[in-house]
Amino acid sequence: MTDHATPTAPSSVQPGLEPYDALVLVSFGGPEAPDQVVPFLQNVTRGRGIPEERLREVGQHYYEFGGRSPINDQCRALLAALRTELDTRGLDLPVYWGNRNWEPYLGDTFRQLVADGHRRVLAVITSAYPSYSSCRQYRENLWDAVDGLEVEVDRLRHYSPDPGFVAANTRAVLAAVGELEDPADGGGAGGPEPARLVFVTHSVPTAMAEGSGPPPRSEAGGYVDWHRAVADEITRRVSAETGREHRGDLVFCSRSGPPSQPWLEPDVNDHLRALAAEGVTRVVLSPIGFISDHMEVIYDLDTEAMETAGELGLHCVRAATAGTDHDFVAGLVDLALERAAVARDEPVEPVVIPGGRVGPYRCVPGCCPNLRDPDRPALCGQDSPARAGSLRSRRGAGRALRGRERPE
Ligand SMILES: CC1=C(CCC(=O)O)c2cc3nc(cc4[nH]c(cc5[nH]c(cc1n2)c(C)c5CCC(=O)O)c(CCC(=O)O)c4C)C(CCC(=O)O)=C3C
Ligand SMILES: [Fe+2]
Repeated sequence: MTDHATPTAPSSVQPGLEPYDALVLVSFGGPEAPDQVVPFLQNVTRGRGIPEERLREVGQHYYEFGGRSPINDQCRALLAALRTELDTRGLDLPVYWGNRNWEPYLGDTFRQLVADGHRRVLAVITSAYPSYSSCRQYRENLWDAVDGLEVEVDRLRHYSPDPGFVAANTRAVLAAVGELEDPADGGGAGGPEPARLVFVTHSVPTAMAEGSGPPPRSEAGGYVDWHRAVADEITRRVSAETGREHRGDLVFCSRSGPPSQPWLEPDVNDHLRALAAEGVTRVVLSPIGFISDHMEVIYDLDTEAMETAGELGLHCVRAATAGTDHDFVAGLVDLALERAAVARDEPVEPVVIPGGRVGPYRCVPGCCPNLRDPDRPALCGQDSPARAGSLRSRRGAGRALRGRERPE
């Protein structure tokens, strides 16, 4: 496919990101005022069987922060950082923003960008790992958002193993270790033991975890495997930097389903109790499952887990999330350039951390399945149905199966 490589594109399109004519940041969304909390929660949980009790509890977390989720402001900050990085590289295509569960809604965003003349868009999803909740569900919402519109959407491959994302998190963990090792805190380089690194991500039902990610995957599934790869690499890098043998654990937060349903464990609070019982005194919490300080981070970690740590007498510091760290943002732009080269059928040399995997440019058939509604259509998959009137259906569906678009 060379039609996009010829210089016939509008002058606003820089060669680097051809064939794309716009980027779109795709996020979860969150309420920004108290009267938005209940409608937001209804959007998130419609048909998902979350107990009433849990919903009231989570609503309370939002009210404690003035009814305002931090996530939208973090998206605005990321949009600004992406703009700066794109400008620095002379890439002047526009960056839009749409959410799954709150304004600006993805559907409105896509109607706008199509009205503005865009036809081929690259999505940056604010979730770094494969699983139904963190990947396919976004792709299903993208499918709905483009309904009736003549626009094609591709996405970045999963970026958790990207050197930029891992560098940002490693730096944050080192800073947190530095705080703990401050002799004023009873630690110091000669302290009793190197700080324990506790990596935290969002729990999901084990049934969801097991089918997540492209094969091959462990019994635990790709969601866990991909987190372990990041946790292990950060642990190695931090140990190399401090000259001490840190141990790193992967734990979970924000469980929500009914108690009868198994979710990934251990819960971060239970794990802190186990560590205290083992005699551990110093802990760094690193929320590698979140790219910015979402409600799960500021409530479930900074409020709840910190309270648990306090009761246990643990010295505990929460490491920063990637946020707008320059390495992270530059890594996203590198991945956008890589994805554009793939779309142009040019060779690419993907880079990932040791132990990490190069995710598929289009999700492989059946990965991260929707267990409730297996046939629900989703965009950006090798098994995405052809869309009536879309550019891709006219060019032929065979494109989705080309060799270089298979995983790895
Ligand atoms: C894997 C994962 C991510 C990480 C990937 C990603 O970033 O997408 C994530 C992110 C987020 N989850 C968020 C909020 C919520 N998630 C809920 C419920 C659920 N999450 C799940 C999984 C995940 N969720 C699951 C399996 C459920 C059960 C219901 C279902 O099967 O779908 C509920 C319902 C109440 C509750 O039960 O907690 C809320 C309010 C917010 C916004 C935070 C803010 O406002 O800052 C964000 C970024
Ligand atoms: Fe969630």
